Order: sequence, then structure tokens, then C-alpha cells
Amino acid sequence: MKNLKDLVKIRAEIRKKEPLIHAITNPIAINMVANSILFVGAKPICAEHPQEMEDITPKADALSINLGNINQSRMEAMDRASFFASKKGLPIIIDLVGIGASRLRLNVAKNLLDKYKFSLLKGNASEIIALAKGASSAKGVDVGKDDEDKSLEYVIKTCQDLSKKYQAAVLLTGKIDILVKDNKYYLIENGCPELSNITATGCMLTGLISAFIAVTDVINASLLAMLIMEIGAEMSDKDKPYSFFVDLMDKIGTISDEIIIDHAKIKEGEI
Ligand SMILES: Nc1ncnc2c1ncn2[C@@H]1O[C@H](COP(=O)(O)OP(=O)(O)OP(=O)(O)O)[C@@H](O)[C@H]1O
Ligand SMILES: Cc1ncsc1CCO
Repeated sequence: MKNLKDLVKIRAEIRKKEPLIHAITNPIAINMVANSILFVGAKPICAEHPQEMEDITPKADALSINLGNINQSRMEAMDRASFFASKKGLPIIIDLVGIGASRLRLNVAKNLLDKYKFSLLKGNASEIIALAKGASSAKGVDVGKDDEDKSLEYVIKTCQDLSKKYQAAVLLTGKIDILVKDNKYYLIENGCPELSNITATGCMLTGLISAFIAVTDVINASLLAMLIMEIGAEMSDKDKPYSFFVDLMDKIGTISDEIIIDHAKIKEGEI
């Protein structure tokens, strides 16, 4: 069983080290991602001009790339940033936003995954299924009903196949989050349905994971980021959508270690 007391100690570590995180994300999410990274104690840089990747990426401590709202320039930037991050041995994570809705995004994702080594592949059920099977029931950037209703066994196996293929951890988010690496899996049952009523909460989670992965391994980084975000959401005022959003952002920076430890719902298993 994960030692939660050790897990939350990573929060002090990140505040001490203040790692620099290069996050190439989408314009819908960019402010939320940059602020989430700042609120947990790291420093974001969201540079995206292809010609400055050579200067920016190698000076960072981790790279995250996000396929939401892709355009030609960001496509080139993501490839170049992944190249320079790989050369430097930095952890890289990819958020597969919208690959179930667009063949372009699916091909971009496959190309990057074939060329570079990623620490984490992340998406909702439709995005993970699209990558593994080539098709999904995605509703734009959101999960489709058919994919959402797939059995736990089916989605765990799908994540495991991808984890083995790409030698990376795989995170499928939703009501229950599934984190898989090789033969081990974690189920995280925190969060609340209101999280899907705000745009880009998945992108925000990616930002948080990319902050923590600069100071710890991919499993600890993913688990801690999910607990902060999802228990933070459980503790937030749900009366009005925008107040919920503001409260959630505050909770990311201020939620206590004790509340995280008391409310965490993590199960572990072997496949
Ligand atoms: N029904 C739910 N109950 C609890 N938590 C949820 C629920 N739906 C989503 N979440 C949580 O919301 C966050 C975002 O997950 P989601 O799967 O909606 O991401 P996404 O589709 O990639 O989001 P986006 O594309 O808007 O960034 C995760 O932390 C996830 O655990
Ligand atoms: C709405 C939307 N469109 C592209 S990215 C994004 C944010 C949620 O993924």
C-alpha cells in the first residue's frame, strides 16, 4: 500500500526546489495550467514558438505537451521540445486531448510516441481507447458514452497494452481514474462529477503531474496530483459553477496534508 505520509512530503520538496516546467498546452487551458503549476510551488513556462524550443526546453526540469487545439506551429513546437527534452533525459508527459475526435491529432500522437520516450500517456477513456484501438466514441474532447461504460477489466487491460507498447505509465481519467504501469495498477476514486462541468480540468491535472514529475517518479507524481486536485474539488463549494472553479484553484494551493491523507481513496492491484 502507498505510504500517504511519504507521498505528501513531496509537496515540501517541490516548494524547496521550485522546478521549471515547460508546458505546451492549449489556449483554452493555458492560464489554469500555469497557475496550477505555480500554486504547488513550481515555475511554469508555456513557450510554444518552434524556434525557441532549443533554448527553453533543456533548461526545464520536465516537459508536458497537450494536443488540445493543435495547430501547425504547436505541432512543430511539441516535436522539437520532445527532441530536446529527450536529449537531456527530462521526463515528458503527453495529454492526448481530442485524439478520439481527430485523425490529425491521433497521427501526431502516434508519431511522437514512436519517436520519443514518454514517462506518462494520459487521456480520458475515449482518448486511451482511440490510441489503443484506432477508433472511439469520443464526443469532441469529452469521453463518449460507449467508452465511459466499458468494464473496468477492459479499460485496465487497454491501459496495460499501451503501457507495455510504449514503455510508459498510462493514466485514464474519469469517475474512477486508472493508473497503470507494467503489471501494476492503481484506482483513484476521488473527485466529483462537477469537475467535468468546467473546461480543461484534465489539462490542469496534466500541469500538476508535470510539476511533481520534476521531483519524483511518475507514479508518485500522478497519484499526488490527482489527490490534490480531486480532494480539493470534493472540498470546494459546488453551488455555482464559476465559484466552484475559483474555490478549486484556491484549494490546489492551500489544501492540507492531513485532509489529503484522510480523504484519499486509492486501491492497488496486479494484473
Ligand atoms: N464523474 C466524475 N467523478 C469524479 N471525478 C471525475 C468525474 N469526471 C471527471 N472527474 C475528474 O476530473 C478530472 C478531469 O478528468 P476528465 O476525464 O474529465 O478529463 P478530460 O476529459 O481530459 O478533461 P479536459 O479535456 O476537459 O481537460 C480528473 O481528475 C477526474 O478524476
Ligand atoms: C474545449 C477544448 N477544446 C480543445 S482543448 C479544450 C479544453 C478541454 O480539453
